[in-house]
Parts: sequence; C-alpha cells; structure tokens
Amino acid sequence: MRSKIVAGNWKMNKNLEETTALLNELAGKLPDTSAEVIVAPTFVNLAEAVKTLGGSKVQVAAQNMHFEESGAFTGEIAPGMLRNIGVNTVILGHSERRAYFGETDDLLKKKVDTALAQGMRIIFCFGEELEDRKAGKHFELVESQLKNALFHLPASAWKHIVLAYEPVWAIGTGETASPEQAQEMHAFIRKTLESSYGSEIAQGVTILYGGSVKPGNASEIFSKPDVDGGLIGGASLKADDFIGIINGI
Ligand SMILES: O=C(CO)COP(=O)(O)O
Repeated sequence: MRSKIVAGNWKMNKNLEETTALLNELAGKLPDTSAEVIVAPTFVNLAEAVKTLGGSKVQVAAQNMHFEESGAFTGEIAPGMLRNIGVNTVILGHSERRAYFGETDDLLKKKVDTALAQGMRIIFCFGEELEDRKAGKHFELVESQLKNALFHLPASAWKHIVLAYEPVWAIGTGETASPEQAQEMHAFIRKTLESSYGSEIAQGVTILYGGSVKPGNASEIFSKPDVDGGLIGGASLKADDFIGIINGI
C-alpha cells in the first residue's frame, strides 16, 4: 500500500517566531491520521522546526537544495547540511523554482541524483502551464518533465520518490484542477511509470496533487483513486486550514 501524504510548502513565508507558533499549534491540534504530515519552512528556520517538532508526528522537509555536496556556491545549501540537522526530505522542481530561478529538467536531474546519493527522500514537482493545457499538450509536457529528470533512475530509487503534480495555472490562483482533471492526470502519470518500470513500482509511488487545495475541496480531490494526498501552499500557513485538509484524506 502506498503511503498517503499531506505536505505544506510554506514558500517564503513565516519568520522564526511565526514558524514556531504555527508548528506548536499544528502539533497540538494534529488529528489522529494514518497519513504522513510534512511541513517545509524556509531554510533559516529548518533547524528550529526540527527541534520544535521533536517527538511529534509532523516531519520537516526543505524546499530546495544544491546539486553539489559542498564547495564555492555562494548562497546555496548542500543536501548533507540538511541531513545533518535532521531534514531527510526535499522538495525539488517546484514550478516557482523552474519559472523564477531557471531550473531546468537537466539541473533537476542532477539535484535528484545528489539527493538520492545523500539518502534523502524527494518530493518531485512538475505540471503544465495554462497554455500547454489549452493547446492539449499537458500530457506530453508532464511526460517529458518526468522522463527528463527521473527516468534514468534504477527501479530501486522509486521508493525514495514522491511525485507532486502541480498544474501551474492552479497554484495560488484559487482555481483548482477539478477532481476529474486531477484523477485523469494522476492515472496518466501512473501509466507512464508502469510502461517504464512495471506495475509494482507504478502502484507503489505516492502521487500528490497541488494547486489551491483548501479544506473545502480537499476530501473530494483526495477521494480519487490515484490521488494520494496533497502539496499545499497558502492553506498550509494556517493551522486550522491545514488540519481541515489533513482531515480530508
Ligand atoms: O505551490 C503549491 C504547493 O507547492 C500550491 O500552492 P497553493 O496551495 O497556494 O495554490
């Protein structure tokens, strides 16, 4: 059985005090759930987040990392540094990194390889822009994003990878993919995985949906058979909203 996950990507939000306050509230109110719950605060607050959550079921992830393990890369963070403070999961390939920081499939492939070499779990994001969908190219685009960054991996790597389908047109816009659109794409992703890696791996990979998930729409999206949870932006910044979403799984 693949695991269900609800992850909060806090992006560039919450200072130190706000981070500890939100984490304490979240840990205190966390419902009993079989799903994994993950939060990704900013780099500067990761170490404190790990300390604050010690003993809680909530796990901490990073939002990014560099593809080298050390060296002259001013302003960058190495995966080993994350492991060293107890962060074992990293989000890679978010559409904001691709759009604003020039991250390409080739660069992401390098980050994926380094993260795995360092024993990290990856939440790998991808998804089409509105023009791709309007032009009917969304399946083709998603397939190429996956194949270019991930399909060089051996079968054994997939137990360390979570996929997060985030259609760019649904991120922060209040417009979600309909549950049917999410299911259609997730089923396509699983089929694409199956054709290269076989059904056991395809059935075992957790595929999250991200893009304007809220307490009011989470349970309908999560009820779809190939949707195994969500990667949540804005609604993960308020404990009650995030918990409402966790309750939807
Ligand atoms: O980008 C997202 C999560 O990584 C989704 O953001 P929103 O939930 O704010 O649309």
